[in-house]
Amino acid sequence: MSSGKQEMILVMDFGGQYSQLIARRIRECGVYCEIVPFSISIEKIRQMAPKGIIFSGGPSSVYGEKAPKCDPQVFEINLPVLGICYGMQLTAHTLGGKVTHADSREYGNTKLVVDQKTGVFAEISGETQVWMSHGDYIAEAPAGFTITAHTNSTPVAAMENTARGIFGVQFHPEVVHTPEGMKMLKNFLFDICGCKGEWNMGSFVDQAVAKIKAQVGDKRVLCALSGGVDSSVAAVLVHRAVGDQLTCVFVNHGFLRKGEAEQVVKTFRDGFKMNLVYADAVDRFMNRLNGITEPEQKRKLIGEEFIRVFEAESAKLGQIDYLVQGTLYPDVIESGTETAAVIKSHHNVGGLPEDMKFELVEPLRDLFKDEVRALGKELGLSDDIVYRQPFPGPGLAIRIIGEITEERLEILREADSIVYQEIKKAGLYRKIWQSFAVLPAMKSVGVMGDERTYAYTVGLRIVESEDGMTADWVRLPYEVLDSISRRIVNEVKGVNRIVYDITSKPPSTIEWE
Ligand SMILES: Nc1ncnc2c1ncn2[C@@H]1O[C@H](COP(=O)(O)OP(=O)(O)OP(=O)(O)O)[C@@H](O)[C@H]1O
Ligand SMILES: O=c1[nH]c(=O)c2[nH+]cn([C@@H]3O[C@H](COP(=O)(O)O)[C@@H](O)[C@H]3O)c2[nH]1
Ligand SMILES: NC(=O)CC[C@H](N)C(=O)O
Ligand SMILES: [Mg+2]
Repeated sequence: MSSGKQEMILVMDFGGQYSQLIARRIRECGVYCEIVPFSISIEKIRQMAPKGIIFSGGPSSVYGEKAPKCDPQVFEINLPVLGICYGMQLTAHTLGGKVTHADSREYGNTKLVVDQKTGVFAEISGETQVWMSHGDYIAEAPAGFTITAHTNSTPVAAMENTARGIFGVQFHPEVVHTPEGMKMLKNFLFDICGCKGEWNMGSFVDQAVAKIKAQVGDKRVLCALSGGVDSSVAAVLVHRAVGDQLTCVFVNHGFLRKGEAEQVVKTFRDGFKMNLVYADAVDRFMNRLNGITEPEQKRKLIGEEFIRVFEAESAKLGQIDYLVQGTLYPDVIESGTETAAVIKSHHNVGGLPEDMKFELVEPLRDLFKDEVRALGKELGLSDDIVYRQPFPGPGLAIRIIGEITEERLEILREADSIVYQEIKKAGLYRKIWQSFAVLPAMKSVGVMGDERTYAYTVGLRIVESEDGMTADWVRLPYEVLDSISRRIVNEVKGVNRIVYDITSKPPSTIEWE
């Protein structure tokens, strides 16, 4: 994506949980950023011509046998380097310092004492809170380095060699729990690397369009369009790049919300004037999921069935080789990577069948939801689309615990529609990340009109979040909870009890399956 001319920072990935978060913070500072594997060659770095390099954290220990190590020449090419956590330990190890295992791990909020307010610490408080997550520590900094900060248990919590432009911090400046972290990153970007910070979403559009053109040339492209934020933004971006070579396919798998199919078709066919195919696959999906109760199996079957529908539509259109998806970074990391664990297989990543022939076009794969929303605004999408709450591709199928039946779908669809209406009415829709109903598919006893009932329980899941990676339940006003509860029990036949989910993510997840 790099043009070579614009200012850019490289994040070298050593397998850290927060590598993307580092990249995202840098973009927030107005500097373009790319993540590259730690094994990148010096020649490739020279070609990319970054203004500086950041080493991410990582689960390994530098003295371990299989520890990921970059080419040590990286310290000799006159580029500023900032090592974070493992990245700093590797810097110390490579340049002759000493890294050893600590007796006690340092984890979470920690008080940092800044010994020298230079380099990344320019204008930082003398004592500042930072987020730590390490079991190794630097016992001796390499020759030529100054120790710039320490904590109670870490003697070298930060170090620098200003003459060589090499800096290291043991803590994580990229997480929100390090309140002055952004200031430190800015010090590195602007004062040390000399960046100007002129990158913005407009520049992202230009780069993404160029990249899509280079990937697909004059070939035709299919876009998996759900009408949600991500695929809408992806579709508009690809449309900008290749115009009428693009055909969007919207799949009705039968697990959509009330009125959703009609609304998506209306918005995109009439409003956007895009080629849109409406694929009615309700029977296919219902047949495929008949009797399936295990959540990962549901997700994988749905992921596969989506691709089969796209293949069938592509064949009708005369064979298309490229498939656009609105995949975001959290979909990728939660589906599991070489270094990260599988949390759940998102249908569009971990749920893809192995024999899929499409080449994927995923322009949003490195971004987080709020960045995609900013991009959507940049592309001129309406607020109705940009601020739509996320809706998972597998839809209501993963909000019915256990077997999916017509009856359960109908109950959930009606209940969910009431949640939507009441949240809208209370003026809360946009303030909330997601608000929806789930059907745990358990029944309990009630009494209605002096008669015994034995009917379903509906769960309410209403959460706030910045990027879907972590979330907390919303302290909804009692009156709103009350009207949702009353309306569902009164209006949806087969329900006699409402419960409110009051767990955060982690330890729960947002969806129930
Ligand atoms: N019903 C559908 N028809 C076609 N493609 C779909 C459908 N549902 C999901 N997809 C594809 O799967 C991708 C991932 O779904 P996901 O729900 O994460 O994104 P989205 O629907 O675009 O945005 P949002 O997160 O706001 O709902 C979508 O970007 C889209 O490419
Ligand atoms: O397109 C999707 N395909 C999926 O398989 C999927 N699973 C979860 N989600 C959405 O991702 C966010 C995080 O959800 P969880 O906390 O349940 O993992 C929430 O916003 C979820 O709605 C999905 N989206
Ligand atoms: N978060 C990290 O980068 C950890 C680095 C190293 N594995 C340690 O435990 O010290
Ligand atoms: Mg969606």
